[in-house]
Amino acid sequence: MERLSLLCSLPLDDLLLPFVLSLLLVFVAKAFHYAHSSRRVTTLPPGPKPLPFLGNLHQLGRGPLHAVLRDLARTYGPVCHLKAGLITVISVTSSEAAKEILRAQERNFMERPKLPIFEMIRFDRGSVGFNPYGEYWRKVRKICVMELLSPSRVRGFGSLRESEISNLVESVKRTSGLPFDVSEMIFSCANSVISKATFGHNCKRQEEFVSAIKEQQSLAAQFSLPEVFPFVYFLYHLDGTSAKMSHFQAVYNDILGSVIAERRMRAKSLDHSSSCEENFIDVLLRMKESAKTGALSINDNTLKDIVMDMLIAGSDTWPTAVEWAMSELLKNPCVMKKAQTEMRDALKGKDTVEESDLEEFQYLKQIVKETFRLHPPAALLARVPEEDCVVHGYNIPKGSRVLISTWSMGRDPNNWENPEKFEPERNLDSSLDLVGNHFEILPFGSGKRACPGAGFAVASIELMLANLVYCFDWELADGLGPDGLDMTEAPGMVVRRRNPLLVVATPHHVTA
Ligand code: HEM
Repeated sequence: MERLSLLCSLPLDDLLLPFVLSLLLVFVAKAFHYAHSSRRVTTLPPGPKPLPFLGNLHQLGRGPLHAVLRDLARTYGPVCHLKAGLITVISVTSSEAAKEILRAQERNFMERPKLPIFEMIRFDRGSVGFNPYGEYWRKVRKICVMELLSPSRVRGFGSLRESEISNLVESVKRTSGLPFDVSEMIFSCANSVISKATFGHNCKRQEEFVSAIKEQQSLAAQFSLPEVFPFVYFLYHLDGTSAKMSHFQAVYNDILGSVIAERRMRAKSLDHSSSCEENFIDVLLRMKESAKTGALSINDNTLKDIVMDMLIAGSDTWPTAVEWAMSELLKNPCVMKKAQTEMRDALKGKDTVEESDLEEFQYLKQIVKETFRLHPPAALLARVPEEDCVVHGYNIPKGSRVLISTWSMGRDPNNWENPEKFEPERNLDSSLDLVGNHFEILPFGSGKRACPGAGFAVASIELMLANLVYCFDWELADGLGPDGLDMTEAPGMVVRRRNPLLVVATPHHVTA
């Protein structure tokens, strides 16, 4: 009794530390148990074929996860069983197994894993990317596919792309033959395109918004214990993650709130006959007002969630592809030369490449495809089976995290000759498309949950790459030869170069 009253008289701060320490102790003991029992314990029921269990992810070597998984597959086969903390991870690296999951058993694999960092910035019920498969997801997805990212909307953004990319060309010209970081310029231009497609041209706080997204993305890319040990979720509160996320959400809320109010006022004062100048927020507001949302009631918070999806999914992904394409062209000067000849012969007298020119440039399109084969920005697709099932002869438990490696499929010698070689010519007579019909190359995923932004992305990549290649002659900075270019990848949800691409650009003088 005496001890109890003593305890009650202690200030709360004095109790907090021992409490947290004892929780941490429990956690460390559990983690230790998992790390050391991993090679003995497999939680999977015995399947038609024994599924190789390879231990805990953290024990499996260094480097980006997709590369580690591909190396394991070389020894243990295309479907492997691992653990990440408490989570059962199934790694899938062959096109056949991916096809079975994404096509034959698609309905069972429609879920994505829940990522706490993204849950924390939700305004309402969330949007497309991380929502569970169901009625709500179907309705929001329909809005994305039919309205925001439809082929006609993507074409409507053509003049925005042309004007932002012509600013990029001017910025490169201003480097006046001095070395510079082209990665930074590519990403900054891409951020401008996606923010203007979302907010319109007049958002004064666009840069603040983009930098909050960047910071949030880099936090999301870091390993966090609660993601794999959900019982230590409280660590997010202790290490400041929750506070940071609340801060980001407040920034997004403030900026989106004022843009929505401004666009609402503007829409009232305009007639709606022309929709080609509409940005994503305008489209959603118009649908909301005219109740055209397919029985989905959109409030301002739903609208913010949808817009956040566009900004997050559309800001890092496509410039990453341009960055890798430029790296491969600098590493393969003959390919660069051939692409320049194709464009310069056709466009004699023009200063820049316009969208309407792109159809002619078949070699450029093959370069883009080859870049997606070797460097899919989303190297791993993550899906969660709702029911126990058998894939490729192996039992896969419901609720596990299935990682499908698009990166491995693009480099699989069973699918490609000389897979590590950048060779756009291999695609000239090939019927493989990029939108999920062929499992040898799968940059945008496949099926009902495939990327709805593929059209927007490819149009943007082709135009940016065409202008960079057409308007300049390129060399690596510091006199580095093509063989000296470091192609190391950084870890992360979107796989970028580890180091920025440093170059020298000489403007190509157009002869009419
Ligand atoms: C090169 C650029 C891009 C790549 C490589 C890419 C790749 C992907 C991949 C692999 C997925 C998951 C597919 C699956 O699980 O089968 C995805 C989903 C998604 N992407 Fe993209 N994406 C790109 C650009 C964009 C853009 C520009 C937008 C929008 C402006 C966008 C919006 C989305 C959305 C909303 C989803 C979630 C779809 C759902 O869960 O139903 N993406 N993307």
